[in-house]
Amino acid sequence: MSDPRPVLVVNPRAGGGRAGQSFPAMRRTIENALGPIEAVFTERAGHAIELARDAANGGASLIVAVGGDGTFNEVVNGVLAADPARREHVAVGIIGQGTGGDLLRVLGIEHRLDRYIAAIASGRTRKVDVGYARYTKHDGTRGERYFVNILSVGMGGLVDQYVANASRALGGKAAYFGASLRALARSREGRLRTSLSWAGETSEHRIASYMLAVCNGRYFGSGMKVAPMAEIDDGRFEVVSIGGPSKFAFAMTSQKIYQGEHLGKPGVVHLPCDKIFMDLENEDARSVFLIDLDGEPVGVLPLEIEVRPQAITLRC
Ligand SMILES: Nc1ncnc2c1ncn2[C@@H]1O[C@H](COP(=O)(O)OP(=O)(O)OP(=O)(O)O)[C@@H](O)[C@H]1O
Repeated sequence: MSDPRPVLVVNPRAGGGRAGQSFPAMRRTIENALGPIEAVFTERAGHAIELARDAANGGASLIVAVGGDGTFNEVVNGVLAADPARREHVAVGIIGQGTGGDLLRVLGIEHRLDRYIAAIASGRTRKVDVGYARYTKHDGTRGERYFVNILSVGMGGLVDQYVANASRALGGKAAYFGASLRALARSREGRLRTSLSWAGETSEHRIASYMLAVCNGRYFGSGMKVAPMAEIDDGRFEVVSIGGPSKFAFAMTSQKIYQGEHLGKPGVVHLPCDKIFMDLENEDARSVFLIDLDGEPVGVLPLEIEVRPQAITLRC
């Protein structure tokens, strides 16, 4: 039996709506290179999870996310929600059309259509780890979701909320910068109680933090190199927390993240883990200490995360 057609899951709203506008022209280029494809379009947030799950259960062996980091995250969650007998035969590709582009930085993919197509056509695959997170949703019920790149708590989640409301026309860095200033004004220090496992040993840590990131990949926040040592396929997460005596000190240290020069600075904690539980000791921070999961605001603490080594196959 010949290979089924690649399924492209397209988020027309990604990149401030540019993905929807450019897809018809892009489709001709893609089909010239790859042959006939099947394109399905998201109609709402979360829809790419269902579309990717259904495509995987329906026999697709290659599912390509056309959108930003959020769309890619949803496609990965859809594949991991598919029938276990099916999902191991599915590879996930990417055609980046987003605003921030952190996943592209993590995977070292240049933002050019010909490069995306060449990577997909090459047939090269790569297995990467994902994080499995269980948290509290904003409506108080428990939620669960996989992440591929970074889950952060604290300021990152607040920034997400402001970015989601900002004009995406501003573009990546400008949108994040404006959102970061507003988030900084509202943020509070979280006094975190964490239980962290690494290589069979569990340890308890109290960490005072404005932002703590559990990193599979290296970049978040549109180019901030928060975990320069992170490898996406090594079965381990890097926990990086940034605190400080004041918001001003935190903001100064945060500026160093773009170059990855924050590690070793006062108030910065770095620990490896393959599993982590965390909750807040100070209730006054709970409503502003938000979870950012691959760039999406999903909920609040308490939170548990564990690594699922090599759980997804990428075609990139
Ligand atoms: N048809 C749709 N209408 C409205 N929102 C959608 C639709 N399809 C997907 N979404 C949501 O759009 C959000 C943004 O998508 P995505 O992250 O792919 O693009 P982006 O924000 O431009 O890129 P990046 O996250 O890389 O900056 C996601 O939360 C996703 O769930």
